[in-house]
Amino acid sequence: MLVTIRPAPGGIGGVIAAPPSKSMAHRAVLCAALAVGRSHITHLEFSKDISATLSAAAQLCAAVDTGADDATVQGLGHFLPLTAPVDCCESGSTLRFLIPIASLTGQPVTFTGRGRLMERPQSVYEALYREQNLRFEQSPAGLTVEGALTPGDYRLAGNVSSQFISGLLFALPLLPGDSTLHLIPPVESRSYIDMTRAVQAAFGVHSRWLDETTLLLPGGQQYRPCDYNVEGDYSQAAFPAVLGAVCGGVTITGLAPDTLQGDAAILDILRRCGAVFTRTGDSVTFAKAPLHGVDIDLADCPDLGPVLMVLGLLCEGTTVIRNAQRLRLKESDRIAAMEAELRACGGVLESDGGTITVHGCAERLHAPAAPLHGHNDHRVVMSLAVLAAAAGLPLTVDDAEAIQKSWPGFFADAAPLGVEVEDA
Ligand SMILES: O=C(O)C1=C[C@@H](OP(=O)(O)O)[C@@H](O)[C@H](O)C1
Ligand SMILES: C=C(OP(=O)(O)O)C(=O)O
Repeated sequence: MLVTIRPAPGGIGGVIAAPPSKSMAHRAVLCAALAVGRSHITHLEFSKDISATLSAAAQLCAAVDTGADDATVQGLGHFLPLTAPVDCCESGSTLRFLIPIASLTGQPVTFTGRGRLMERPQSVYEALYREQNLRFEQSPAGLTVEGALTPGDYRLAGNVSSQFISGLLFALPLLPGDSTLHLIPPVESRSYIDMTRAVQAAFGVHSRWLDETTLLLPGGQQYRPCDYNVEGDYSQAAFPAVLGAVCGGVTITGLAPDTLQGDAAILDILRRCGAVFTRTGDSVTFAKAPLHGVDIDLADCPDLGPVLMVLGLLCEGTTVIRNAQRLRLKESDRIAAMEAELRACGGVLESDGGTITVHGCAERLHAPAAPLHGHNDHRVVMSLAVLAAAAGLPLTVDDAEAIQKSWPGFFADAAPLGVEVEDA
């Protein structure tokens, strides 16, 4: 889908609600599916990723009944015989959270995916499965695992993806013995590990840090059903937040002040850049202010990367984004994708491995003659939409349907802010 995005003639300003947290919703659905009994999950958005997790839960071990923005998930207490592969669509979370759960089912489980999913690394699991002599077969067509994981000591890299650690956290406590995860430092996306633990705790499953890199997962635990309300999503709120910091007049609702989401760091980052905003309860309101570049560590908040690259172009001076290497392993190589598209608009930026340097150049930016590419990546498309609206450029972008992966209502929700989107 090719769209042209531009600010409305009346300019930018208005109120937008943060959509439900995708990361928390994945976790709540899986914990509910593993519990025996009925859980009610409220404040859900049926993005492609969350729909993939709900379908997989229904295929594996739960009866799922969806409403307009909620779902009842009835964990059955046993795994169902599988007659078809589990389709994870393009969701890395769905696939990596489910692999260890599949090993509890006592049957071979094949996962399929789309887009770049099957090219994203699974090496951390592959090594663990090989150590335990379990089947782990990956090809571009799919990934099959078979055999039961055993409780015990696991050593795994802490910096490829926290989703491997979350996956083990979901499954290992259901085994009869205790397990220990020894994470090889550096441990990145740590907040996502703690988010998994917090959602599990709401469903009655507990683990604890023994030290900075060691997690103890007591065995013999059971998930208990729970009514769970999903928080607003700071990763998504980052898009209107950057727009608000640049243009002013934007209020974002539904942002819990007391959150485990690492991407809440967007507010601290913007404040350091000079952004002016006030918080009233769950709402944050931005006023227009001059912004300057800062040094940003992305190790714990990788999903902020693309929109922070846009922010850097609109700040005075230089923005340096460090520890961003994992951006290369997402729905696209987000560093290369954003560099290409921002340069096409006159942006000045460079990268060296995991370090991105962005030079403030608001006055040089222009709308290119040819359409920009969305790289089939929701965060690339949404970041380019923020650039169009914040810099006042009519930008034509392809692959706009990629927003369905995480925020299907993004364009409709951004319209009241003065972000105009039309088919090109
Ligand atoms: O656990 C999660 O919900 C996520 C973890 C992060 O991945 P990595 O730990 O692979 O960086 C993040 O990028 C992803 O969008 C969601
Ligand atoms: C990388 C993302 O998700 P996942 O890893 O679950 O595909 C994302 O939402 O940006």
